[in-house]
Amino acid sequence: MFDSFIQYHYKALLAIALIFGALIIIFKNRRSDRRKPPLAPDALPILGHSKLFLKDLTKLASIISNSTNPEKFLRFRFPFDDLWVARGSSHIINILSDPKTFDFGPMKSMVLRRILGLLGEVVKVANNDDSGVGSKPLPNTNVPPHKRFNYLEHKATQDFSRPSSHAAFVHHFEENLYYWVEHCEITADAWVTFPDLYTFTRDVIFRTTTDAFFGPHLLQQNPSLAKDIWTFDENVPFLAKGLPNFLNPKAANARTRCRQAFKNWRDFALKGRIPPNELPEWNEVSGLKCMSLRNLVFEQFEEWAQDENSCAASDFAVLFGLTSNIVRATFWFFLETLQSKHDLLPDATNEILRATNTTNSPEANGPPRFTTDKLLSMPLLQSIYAETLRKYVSVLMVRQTRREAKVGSWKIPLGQKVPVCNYSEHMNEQLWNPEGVEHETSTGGEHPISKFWGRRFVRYKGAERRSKAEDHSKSGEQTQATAAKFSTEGLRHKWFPFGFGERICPGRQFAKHQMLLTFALFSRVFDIELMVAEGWKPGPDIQFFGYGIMPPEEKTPFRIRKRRG
Ligand code: HEM
Repeated sequence: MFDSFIQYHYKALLAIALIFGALIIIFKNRRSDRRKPPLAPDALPILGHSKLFLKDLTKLASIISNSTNPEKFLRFRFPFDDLWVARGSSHIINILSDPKTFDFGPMKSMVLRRILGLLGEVVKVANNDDSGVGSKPLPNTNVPPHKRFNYLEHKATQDFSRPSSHAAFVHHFEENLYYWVEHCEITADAWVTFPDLYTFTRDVIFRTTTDAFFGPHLLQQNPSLAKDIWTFDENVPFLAKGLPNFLNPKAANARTRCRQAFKNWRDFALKGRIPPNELPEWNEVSGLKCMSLRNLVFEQFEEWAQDENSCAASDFAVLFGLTSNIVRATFWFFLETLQSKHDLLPDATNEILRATNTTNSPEANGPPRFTTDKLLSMPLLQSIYAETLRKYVSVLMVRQTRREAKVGSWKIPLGQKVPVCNYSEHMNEQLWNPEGVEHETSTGGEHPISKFWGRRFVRYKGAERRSKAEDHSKSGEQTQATAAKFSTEGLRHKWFPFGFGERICPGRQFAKHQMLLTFALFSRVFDIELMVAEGWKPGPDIQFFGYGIMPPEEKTPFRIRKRRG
């Protein structure tokens, strides 16, 4: 009889159980909410902010950056978890510069499992190592020195930012870029039209940078990698959600092909070729030393050594980290400067001319060479670069408490995820224009942060004011170059496109060098005309909010030809 009661009323019982479960979640949340930061707007019952994170990223971006009190945490709720997004310099400094308390581990684990698709023992090796990435292990760890996987892998990867390795890297990048410019099919005889400036810059930067880092064989042996990596790149937001592959087979298939390309390359380039102690900074077969050093670390850990798929996927992640952000940033740099024909472009061109090396060109008729130090220290070019990153970057840097912590007046429980997002500070009007956008201030009062302003980071010495210099440039006179200075002084905690603290991006020097050199060389060698209305710009594709520099959401057609002489 009891059985038949259940049989006839199971739907009603199920509904009651669900309502009960939901009520328990609601009451539990309400009770513990009292000691938590204020809830961000737009939370739904039970689902919390899931919809906002999955579907309404424009609104999420605006909630994160709008705040009358930027020193507050903002809490986003999910059915089984909370995120406390930290804002304001003191909270952010506290979190990003204290790896003893705020752990990067969960972020790494998410990247390994969801984005790279790694499973099993190799992930455990990284997860079980709680000793951090500093040369000194974190307190309370029992991991012996030779088992510190995260530290050893981190150290080997970062080898590319060592000064002599960096020099080898930029040297090969420059040579590749010059080779491309000299041998491309664009001539001075006729304009060539391209459908999209983004894919154009992407293809040039990807090849020249990849060959410089890994040597030329990776792309020669695996020509489809140049296509597969961008399919993967477009699908990173999907993969990061950890949804089943069958919902988007394209994403997982592209990832598998990229991994296979790296398996081929590793077999050819890393296996027993050059003894590690004889490795030069760069060699034709395996590129920069760091890839071989990483391989030595994999060989030291049985779980990794026996899992070639995982080693290949991890190496592929280096290529992805190397190229994804710089490609997007270079596109925005080009677009913003070219669209500012009467203001930024003439002054930027003037700086490029001043940094052109007139004495030391290897070939009399070859493309111009530049004095690197001079080019990289030009005030306006640096300011355009800094403003490009300010406006278009959004990285959600997730950390999790290793123990109970105190930040400001908040007690943060053990295991709490506390992300920091550079977009929240880069796009906070109050931080950049505290006196309001109607008043002109030395930090750019009349230039709201929603608008690109290429001179935001230029300071003018003495009494000479930015506005005066701007008026000069508008009326055709040259800005007093000696008076102008690029500065991010005092901005450290509201401008941090590369993060900071222990995990600061090791590719930041290369990113700047690559962007400025590419723009300088292209603007000396080519005429480039955007084929869009004056002032038109695509918006950033907000689907990529949280994952780095956002790509454009529309195409920008343009035409290009070589300059005569
Ligand atoms: C405009 C370009 C770039 C931007 C905006 C950028 C941004 C960032 C940020 C914000 C982080 C820190 C993440 C965190 O703290 O959670 C990071 C880490 C990292 N970036 Fe970049 N990046 C750029 C270019 C590059 C380049 C060219 C490379 C070269 C390989 C690179 C390699 C890395 C690596 C390996 C890490 C991890 C560092 C670690 O584990 O400690 N990035 N990047």
